[in-house]
Amino acid sequence: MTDTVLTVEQMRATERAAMEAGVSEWELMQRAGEGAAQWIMRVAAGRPVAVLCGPGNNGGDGYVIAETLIRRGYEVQVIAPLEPRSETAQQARAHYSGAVFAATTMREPVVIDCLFGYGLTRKVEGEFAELLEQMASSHCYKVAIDVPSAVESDTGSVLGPLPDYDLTLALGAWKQAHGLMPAMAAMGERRLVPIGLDLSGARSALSRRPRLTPPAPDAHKYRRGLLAVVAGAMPGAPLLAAEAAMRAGVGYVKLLSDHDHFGAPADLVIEQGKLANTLDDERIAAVLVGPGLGRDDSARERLAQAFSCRKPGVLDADALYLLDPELLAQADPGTLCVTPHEGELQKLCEVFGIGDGSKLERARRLHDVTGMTVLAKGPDTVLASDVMTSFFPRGSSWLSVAGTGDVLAGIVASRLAVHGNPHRACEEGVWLHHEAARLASPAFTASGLAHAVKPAMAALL
Ligand SMILES: NC(=O)C1=CN([C@@H]2O[C@H](COP(=O)(O)OP(=O)(O)OC[C@H]3O[C@@H](n4cnc5c(N)ncnc54)[C@H](OP(=O)(O)O)[C@@H]3O)[C@@H](O)[C@H]2O)[C@@H](O)CC1
Ligand SMILES: [K+]
Repeated sequence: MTDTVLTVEQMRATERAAMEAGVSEWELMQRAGEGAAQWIMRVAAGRPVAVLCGPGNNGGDGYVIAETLIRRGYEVQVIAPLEPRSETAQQARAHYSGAVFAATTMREPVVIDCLFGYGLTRKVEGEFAELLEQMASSHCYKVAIDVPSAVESDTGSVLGPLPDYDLTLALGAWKQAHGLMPAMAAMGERRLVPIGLDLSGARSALSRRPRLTPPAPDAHKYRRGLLAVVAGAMPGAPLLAAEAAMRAGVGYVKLLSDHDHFGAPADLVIEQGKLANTLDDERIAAVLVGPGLGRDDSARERLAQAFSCRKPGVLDADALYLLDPELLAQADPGTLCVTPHEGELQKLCEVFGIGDGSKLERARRLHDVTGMTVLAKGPDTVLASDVMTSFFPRGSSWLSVAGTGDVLAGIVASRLAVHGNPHRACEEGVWLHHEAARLASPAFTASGLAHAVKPAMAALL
């Protein structure tokens, strides 16, 4: 799978398996270095190139890249503060026919960072840090090989100077850092250089832009999905979620609310009255509960009633503060999506006895412990389910405004009502949300975002 994401441990195991199957480390390095050089030649377009080489195999890739460029007639300078330590990198160094400088001022318009890859184990200091600082302050075109050298591959955390790269070339498979902040923000365009590894059986991937489908030829409003949005104490948030849901593919949205929604569109059906009665409708395909629900006893009662109809559901906002093992026991967790931001994720982790860890680790544990599909949203969104773990490209930073979470919940619930698949609904939800933000930017409000879900749908059809 070309979108596969591997941890360092999985990467090393996969490379070992390739070697046991008869492909040498040298051959893998050739494939990686030559593949990366193809991309570099496209962006360098004949201009001189500097390659920064570290002591490990990431540096080894650098020597292969440099030699490939020299053979294509490029003017190349390698800067390597230390001689290679690994055997394969030494072999690459020996095959490199150009000059190597221990330290020099880099004046080339294109600079390739091969100081450290997934073998980074500690803070980047001394001459390595100085080179990265020099690169950061230069106006050159910046390429990171595998990962930016100051980035820890499994966590995306930053252990030294981090230039703003134009291009990051992942080797063999994506690493978790390619989908995690703060690393992801500095990577520029991200591309994969395949090196022939067997990636079957992997359980994590970068999410691929989905292709949505129009309604079936024989569709009618119920077959396209009836979504019930359960409102509560506050009228605004569920209305916003319902407005987004109406534009994300579902055939019918009902807002179950006792408020007077004077500004609501005429095409949104609002039902007042006893929730148990309004939810007692076999045609309901999915339920959204949480935005504007409130956190008191009557909100808890409404959440319990939403569970009692045992339909696929999306829980967001206040529902995530109310949820506990006792309430969840009344639901079918395999059909539920939760869409927590960091604060809500922390609350859920406390209640379900999940200890500390990165956002990714906690999202996975929460899924393992509860069985729910967990969409941990934020600048780096991760999705944990029994299908796999998915990472996403970065969305617009304009999404950092009140109400965008309600819009996301509405979109995910709409998609869930359309097809009933929690993982797919969350993936489609994130892509539609990002696309809507792109179309509505800059400085949109949440209601502007909800309206932009319609052109976002058109873009993903
Ligand atoms: N294996 C394969 O088949 C293939 C692997 N490939 C490539 O290999 C890369 C991984 O290679 P790698 O494991 O050699 O690690 P790498 O990232 O080069 O660094 C390790 C070296 O750096 C050192 N070091 C670490 N941190 C440091 C610090 N802060 N400051 C100073 N030194 C530090 C560390 O020293 P040590 O910790 O041992 O003292 C060691 O010497 C991978 O990202 C990809 O590019 C491709 O060619 C495809 C085939
Ligand atoms: K690197």
